[in-house]
Amino acid sequence: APWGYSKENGPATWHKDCPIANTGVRQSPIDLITTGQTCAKYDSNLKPVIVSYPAFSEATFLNNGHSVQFQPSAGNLSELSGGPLTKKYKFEQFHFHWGNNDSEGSEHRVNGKMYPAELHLVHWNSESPNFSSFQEAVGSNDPHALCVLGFFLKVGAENASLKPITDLLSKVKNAGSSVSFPGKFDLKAVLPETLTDYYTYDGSLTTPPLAECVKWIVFKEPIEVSTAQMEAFRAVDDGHGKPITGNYRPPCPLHTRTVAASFK
Ligand SMILES: NS(=O)(=O)c1nc2c(F)c(F)c(F)c(F)c2s1
Ligand SMILES: [Zn+2]
Repeated sequence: APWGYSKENGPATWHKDCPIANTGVRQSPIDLITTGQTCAKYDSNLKPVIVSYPAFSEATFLNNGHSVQFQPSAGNLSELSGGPLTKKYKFEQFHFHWGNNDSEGSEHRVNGKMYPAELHLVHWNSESPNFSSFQEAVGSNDPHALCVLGFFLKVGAENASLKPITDLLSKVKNAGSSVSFPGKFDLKAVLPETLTDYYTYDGSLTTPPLAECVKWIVFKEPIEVSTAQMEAFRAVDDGHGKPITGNYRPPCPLHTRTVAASFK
């Protein structure tokens, strides 16, 4: 049976098809601890993250049964650089993880605290000699083939920039359904202006194949969305006639990894 988030096919069962789930030493997500022994360490060399996201004009919005994902057509020129990165990365897709109530849903945690949801912006290293597409990057075994930007969502004011996305959720209620995104979408407007305060560490994809090829950058400042916008995620179906309930993986052991923080 394909993997999912229910008792029968959830994170505790993924090791059966994906042994790295239990044997990997750089798995994601993790609990971002800010005080004590294994806490995130301030690194003054960490620069602001730089994104160049021209408004997308052509994209597909898909419910794949375990998340909803926004994927622009191949021609998109959106790029990422700066922060802890030494190369330029190309934007691939963004998607979300959420819970069935406001006290759970994010994949990363901060001192054990979960946010109601987490937005992932997925990118791949476009300057590597070893691969020239996202799929090749995922399979490359390169420790930084991918870079995923994580943003926590918290409940507050309605997020006008994300409204075009949350308004579309009802159109992809059924698993496997997709719509072509109408008009332009300005992802830059969704993000905080300054991308200076973040945690960064070496990790993995948080869903099978759980490849350990991701440079993670998780921003400190959450993005606000309204209760109605959060509820819209909870009405998306998983393909078995039930809403996707809590499509988040629990935190994984840090092992010998350290987490760097770009802020004090
Ligand atoms: N949640 S995540 O770590 O950002 C993340 N996982 C995956 C994944 F497993 C895939 F197979 C894939 F094609 C992705 F684009 C992502 S993106
Ligand atoms: Zn994700």
